[in-house]
Amino acid sequence: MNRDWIATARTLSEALPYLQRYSNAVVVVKFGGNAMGDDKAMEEFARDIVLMKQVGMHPVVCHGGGPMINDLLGRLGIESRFVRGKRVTTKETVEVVEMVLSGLVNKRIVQAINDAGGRAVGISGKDDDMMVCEADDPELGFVGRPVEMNVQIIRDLSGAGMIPVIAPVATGMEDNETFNVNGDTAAGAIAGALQADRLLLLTDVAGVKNAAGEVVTQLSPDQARSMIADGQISGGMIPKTETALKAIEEGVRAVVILDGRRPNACLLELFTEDGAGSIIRSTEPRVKPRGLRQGESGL
Ligand SMILES: Nc1ncnc2c1ncn2[C@@H]1O[C@H](COP(=O)(O)OP(=O)(O)O)[C@@H](O)[C@H]1O
Ligand SMILES: CC(=O)N[C@@H](CCC(=O)OP(=O)(O)O)C(=O)O
Repeated sequence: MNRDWIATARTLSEALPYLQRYSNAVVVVKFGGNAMGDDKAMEEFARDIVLMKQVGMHPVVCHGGGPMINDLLGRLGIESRFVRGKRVTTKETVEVVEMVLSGLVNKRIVQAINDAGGRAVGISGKDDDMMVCEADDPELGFVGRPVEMNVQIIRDLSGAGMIPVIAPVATGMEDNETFNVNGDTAAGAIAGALQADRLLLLTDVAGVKNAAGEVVTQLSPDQARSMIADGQISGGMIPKTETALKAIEEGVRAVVILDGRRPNACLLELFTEDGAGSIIRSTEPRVKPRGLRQGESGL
């Protein structure tokens, strides 16, 4: 027998406890623009998501697309400016943000998942008023902070065998404004509202690094907070870590920040003993155990 096949069979066998553990688990995956890479990387990501669905999990994809927005804004002669990792968004910018995220990026991911044999449906926070926002900070303009979540549409799509793919664009509470929501913030709010078992934040670094540049594989919320306070965590990693902390407070079991450019990043995290990246989870004992046992519905 060919050695490769023996290795494949062993890998599948070793994955059994994880497949059982995650049966019915709700896993929100944030696919950052920097993690997207080329068509091959997109294809691999899509295969991971379809495999997760195939083995009985409920993957929900929420994506970013910052570099793609920068690109189109640049071509239109509009400068990109960020404050604490979030884009300063004018009325003019928000139109471009919606075109890029709800159009180009969302449909690219939907198409990749469908090509891999899944049934992806692309929506944004606007659909069914799933995510309603208010202005996050006057300095940022049309950047939204989710204040009301109606995630039944996600449950309905997922329960019917589909894979929701969500663009982080949302409606405002007043005047029907359009808000640009940071992709991490949106994914965290969705994971919190779904009481997800895992939130995976896919980015372009191996995980949260300390001052020496080493990846910290396990972080408590207190450690993460002090790394933001002392500047070890900066830029785009700030909204990511803040999202993780908030999601855990809202009841998400664990949040993992990992390199989405690594082949099979999601599978490595979910189905191997060592996992991947940095895992942040509460040190508090859970009030009510929930979710991961076989036969129990995660939705
Ligand atoms: N402590 C840290 N550990 C890892 N990355 C960090 C840290 N502090 C800042 N960063 C930066 O955060 C970036 C990830 O954020 P961002 O570029 O917004 O990702 P994405 O587009 O995937 O959401 C990394 O590429 C890195 O430059
Ligand atoms: C408010 C805010 O910053 N919104 C982000 C939305 C896209 C995003 O989050 O993209 P990445 O995940 O690829 O960084 C932006 O305009 O770039």
